[in-house]
Amino acid sequence: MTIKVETKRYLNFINGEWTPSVTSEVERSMNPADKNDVIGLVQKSTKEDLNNAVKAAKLAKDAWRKLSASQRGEYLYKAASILEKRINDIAECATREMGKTLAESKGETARGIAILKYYAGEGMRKVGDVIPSTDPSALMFTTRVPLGVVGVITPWNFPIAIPIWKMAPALVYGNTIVIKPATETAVTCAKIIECFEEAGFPPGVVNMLTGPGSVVGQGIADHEDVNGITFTGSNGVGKQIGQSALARGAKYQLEMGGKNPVIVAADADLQLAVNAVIDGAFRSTGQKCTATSRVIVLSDVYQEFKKALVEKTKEITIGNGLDRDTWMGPCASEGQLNTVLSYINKGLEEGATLLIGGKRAEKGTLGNGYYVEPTIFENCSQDMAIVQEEIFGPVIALLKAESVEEALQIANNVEYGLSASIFTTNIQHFLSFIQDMEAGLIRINAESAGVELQAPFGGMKNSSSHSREQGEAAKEFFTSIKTVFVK
Ligand SMILES: NC(=O)C1=CN([C@@H]2O[C@H](COP(=O)(O)OP(=O)(O)OC[C@H]3O[C@@H](n4cnc5c(N)ncnc54)[C@H](O)[C@@H]3O)[C@@H](O)[C@H]2O)C=CC1
Ligand SMILES: O=C(O)CCC(=O)C(=O)O
Repeated sequence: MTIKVETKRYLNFINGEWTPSVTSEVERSMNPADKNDVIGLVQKSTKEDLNNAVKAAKLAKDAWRKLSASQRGEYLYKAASILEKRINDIAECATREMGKTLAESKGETARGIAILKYYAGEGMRKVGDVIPSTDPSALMFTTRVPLGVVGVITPWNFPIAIPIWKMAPALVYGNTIVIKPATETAVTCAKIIECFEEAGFPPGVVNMLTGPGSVVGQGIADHEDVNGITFTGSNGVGKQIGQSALARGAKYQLEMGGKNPVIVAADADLQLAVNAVIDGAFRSTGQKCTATSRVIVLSDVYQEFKKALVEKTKEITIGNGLDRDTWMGPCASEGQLNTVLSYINKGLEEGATLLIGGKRAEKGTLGNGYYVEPTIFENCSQDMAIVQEEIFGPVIALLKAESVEEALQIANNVEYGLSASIFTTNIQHFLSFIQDMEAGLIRINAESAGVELQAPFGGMKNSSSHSREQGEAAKEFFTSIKTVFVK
């Protein structure tokens, strides 16, 4: 007898109800570690579904805005405590949907809980300033108001933290939201929204719908009743969203790519630098916008550093993120694997020397998934695609410099400016790095990835729309300032 196991269908969440798409069409969310594993069926929504979600958010916005911020914060505290109870289920789902290790997914869920609590507390903090007026009998101060309906468009690489770090501040500052997660991790998002549902948010305050980016995502960017859009993802899509928002006068915030450098100075603690480069470049299979992708090493220590880096890379165990011994999981999708392999080929064609890795990993059950070996190139020149373009995979380009000044010039010679690290024990080197490095996150003797929820996060140059997320910086995007003059 064969037992048929039905794949669970996940619905959209609109106006407080789990709702199928008007077309009833669904898409599959697949496990990149095992292409036979379907995690769930998610709605392939249309513009009509989006209109319903935006309508609900618009209807809910005035009542939500009129609550006190601390009352709104209470809902976030409740969502945090429900998420805390479901941490294992949600972390496991994230690992099955996008491949990162279970330890990383649990860490990310714990971070989501902390973000919810942080913004819940924000409901009790100040929103404005008293500014002296030139008129002695007047009182002048600033206050803040929400934008209204905020569209949230999120990627698959941090399927828990990114939706939460956008939704939590949007909500506590008084906006209602419509979120469209990446289809690759739509089930994880639905499980997060279940926590919000159980926390009792009024209908229409939180809405989620899944579907193609070109339909639902672009629809959010174009919708006249969406007052603000917050996006994380690729540069091409981000710029298109920015242009659509600008054309109709909506506020927007874009977090996009990185090509993050690590400089290893001659006076660095080399073991510390090797460990940080391994973590920064290969954790989450290199699929972080803050991942290390260029390592610029001073020539005096180049050979020693390279040897230690390659030796340490050999220790990496590749496998299913749910297995305890796995250090690095698969790429998040077949498309992502193909992108990484095509960049590796470009590196070879352009004349870089492959030191380790470079192939799809297919031994045994790995053949069922989208695994790639951790890869390091040397003899890279600055104009190569692997040195200039975001790969979003476990690939390092090693470059050599004769001085810290030259290393800085190389580090800045890309279109991106998200995150950058230097390993040095020399105070002058790190002071000039802080001054001269064109990046939104400057890290000294620490890996390039690693974001703290209470601090501003965002990039320079083509990495962002020059706005910042997280910490108090979120207030700048999710509210508008009103200057009040009273006489
Ligand atoms: N900065 C980051 O954290 C991320 C960067 N990326 C980069 O993007 C590359 C491609 O990954 P994708 O998942 O395809 O990223 P993407 O930028 O296509 O997707 C991100 C989000 O935008 C939505 N989207 C797609 N097309 C849209 C459109 N025309 N209008 C509005 N929304 C749209 C997607 O459905 C998803 O929710 C990666 O290789 C990586 O280089 C991807 C994910 C995150
Ligand atoms: O490094 C992190 O924790 C966040 C990185 C990020 O936002 C991203 O990769 O999209």
